Amino acid sequence: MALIIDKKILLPVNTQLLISRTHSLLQDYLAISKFKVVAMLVLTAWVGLALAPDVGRGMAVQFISLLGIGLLSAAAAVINHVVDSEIDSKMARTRHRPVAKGRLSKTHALSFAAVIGVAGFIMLMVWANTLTAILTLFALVGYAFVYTSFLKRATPQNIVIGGLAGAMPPLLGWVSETNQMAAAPWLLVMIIFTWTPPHFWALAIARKSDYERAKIPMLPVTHGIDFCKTCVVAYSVLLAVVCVLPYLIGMSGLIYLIGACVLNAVFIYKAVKLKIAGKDETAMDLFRFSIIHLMVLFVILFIDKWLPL
Ligand code: HEM
Ligand SMILES: CC(C)=CCC/C(C)=C/CC/C(C)=C/COP(=O)(O)OP(=O)(O)O
Repeated sequence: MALIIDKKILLPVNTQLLISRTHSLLQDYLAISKFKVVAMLVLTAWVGLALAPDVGRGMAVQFISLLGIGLLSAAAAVINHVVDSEIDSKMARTRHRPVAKGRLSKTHALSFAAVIGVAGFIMLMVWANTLTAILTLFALVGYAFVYTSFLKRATPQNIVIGGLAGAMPPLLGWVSETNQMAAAPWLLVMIIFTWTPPHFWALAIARKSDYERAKIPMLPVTHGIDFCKTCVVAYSVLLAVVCVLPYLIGMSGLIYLIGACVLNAVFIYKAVKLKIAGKDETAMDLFRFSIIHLMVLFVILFIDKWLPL
């Protein structure tokens, strides 16, 4: 029975223990699902869906389609935690992860991935269409198996090739509406595809010793930090060019163009600053900004659709 002292509810010790265990278990499951990354993937899928031609599907069905894409992305992230548990336990950034630490067994994690993955796939089959379900499954296999089990350990171009899986959500959102491929959503895929290398290499520069210890051939480890910084600058410039394409083909208007130019100017400035000044903190600053950049860019794409100039 609960006691009330000084307006505070005092629960029995057993109940308090149960609540705190449930809380940390929930946190562990959210962590292995890469909850924040998945939230961003769903945002980009939502914008792809919103920019697609209106086919009169209801909001509930659209919500379930996005949920399906989110659940399959989370399943991919959980499989990544299982496959990478040994690597994760060698790196300072990742060694406290639930599977690497042994707080969650691989069997539990894989069962969780299976449940949410199957649920997501069924949602897409029933409430979106088969094309979206199959494409999302390809993205899951691309990230969880091709990138994680093979590319990551094989080549410094790992994240360039593997980045395609994480770049797919705008196309998935669009196809969930139209049941058809189109050129326009591929431009949004290209934006994320070009954004991924500077996003990740900025972090890899700051965490080079981690990757060295885990013997993962990330670009700063195989080709040195200076070359990697040059690649970051080159990709930032390429990203700025790719970001103009939605305006040039008439998919987006002036609001988008201005927003994209400002965001990319800051991106290039921070990349050049990293190349010249080059402290770990400058690299982490670019990594954190890359996340804000992509989030704001996609929000602006959405605003531009409803407020065309
Ligand atoms: C192969 C492609 C990618 C690689 C290698 C990569 C790598 C990483 C890494 C290593 C982190 C740090 C995680 C941590 O601190 O534990 C991270 C964070 C993040 N990434 Fe990526 N990323 C990729 C693609 C993407 C994509 C496509 C998105 C979204 C569209 C994304 C969104 C984020 C976000 C939002 C965070 C911050 C997460 C947090 O604060 O917990 N990433 N990424
Ligand atoms: C269905 C679908 C759209 C799937 C895509 C799923 C997904 C979660 C993509 C994000 C890519 C990502 C966070 C890579 C980092 O992996 P890492 O192993 O290099 O980083 P880590 O060391 O932090 O685990």
